[in-house]
Amino acid sequence: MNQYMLKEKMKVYFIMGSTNCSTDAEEVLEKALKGGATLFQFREKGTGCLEGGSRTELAMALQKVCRRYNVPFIINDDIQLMKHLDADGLHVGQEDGDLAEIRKAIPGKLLGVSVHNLKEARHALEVGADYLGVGPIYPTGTKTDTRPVMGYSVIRELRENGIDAPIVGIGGISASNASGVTQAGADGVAVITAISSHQEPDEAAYELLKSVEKGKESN
Ligand SMILES: Cc1ncsc1CCOP(=O)(O)O
Ligand SMILES: C=C1C=NC(C)=NC1=N
Ligand SMILES: [Mg+2]
Repeated sequence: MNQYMLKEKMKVYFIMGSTNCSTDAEEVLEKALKGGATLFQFREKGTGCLEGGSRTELAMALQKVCRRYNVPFIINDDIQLMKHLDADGLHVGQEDGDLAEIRKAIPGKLLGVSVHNLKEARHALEVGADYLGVGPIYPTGTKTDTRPVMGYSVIRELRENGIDAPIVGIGGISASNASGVTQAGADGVAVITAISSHQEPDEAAYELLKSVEKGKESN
C-alpha cells in the first residue's frame, strides 16, 4: 500500500481490546466499521485482558470482521500473534524492542511506532516504520503509563521538520476535538474510548470522520 493510501486509512484509526468495551467486542467493531472507521488495531492489554487461546480466538473473530469491510487489521505489541494470524501489521512502542529487529522480522507488513518527539520519529522512520502514533494529545484514562500530555505541539513540530509520513494523534480524542488534531497536521486520529464506550459506535465513528475531514480542510 503506498503512502497516499495509508494516509487515507489513518483517518479514523479504531483501537480496542476486550477490556475497553462492556458489550460484545465483535458487535462494537462491526458498528465502528459500518460508521466509517478506516483501520483497526487489536490491543489486548491491561488488567483482566485475555491470554492464550481466548486471546487468539477474539483476535481471529475481529480479524474476520475487518476482512468483511476490507479494513487493515493491526496487532499491538504481540508479534507472535501477528504472525500466527498473518495480520496486516504490528504497532509497537519505544519499549517494545529494537525497532530495526522488529522491522526485519515482519517484511511486507505495516509497522506503526509510538513516538513522542522528533528524535524518536526520525529513528522510527529511518528503520522503516510505515506510520507514527503521536500522543497523548489530551489527557486519557485509558492508558495509565503515558508520557506527559503534549497537545498538538509535537505533530506541528514533526511536520515543520519535514516529516511527511502518515501520522495519527492519540490520547483523549473525540469528535469534539479531533478536527484540531488534523488541523495541526495529523492524517487522522486513533481512538479507544470515544468509539468502544459509545452507545452507538457507528455514530461515534461517523462523527469522528466528519471532524477529521473538517480539520484537514484547513491545514
Ligand atoms: C494507547 C494510548 N497511547 C497513548 S494514549 C492511549 C490511550 C488512548 O485511549 P483513548 O482514546 O480512550 O484516550
Ligand atoms: C500507543 C499507541 C499509539 N499509537 C497507536 C496508533 N497505537 C497505540 N497503541
Ligand atoms: Mg507497546
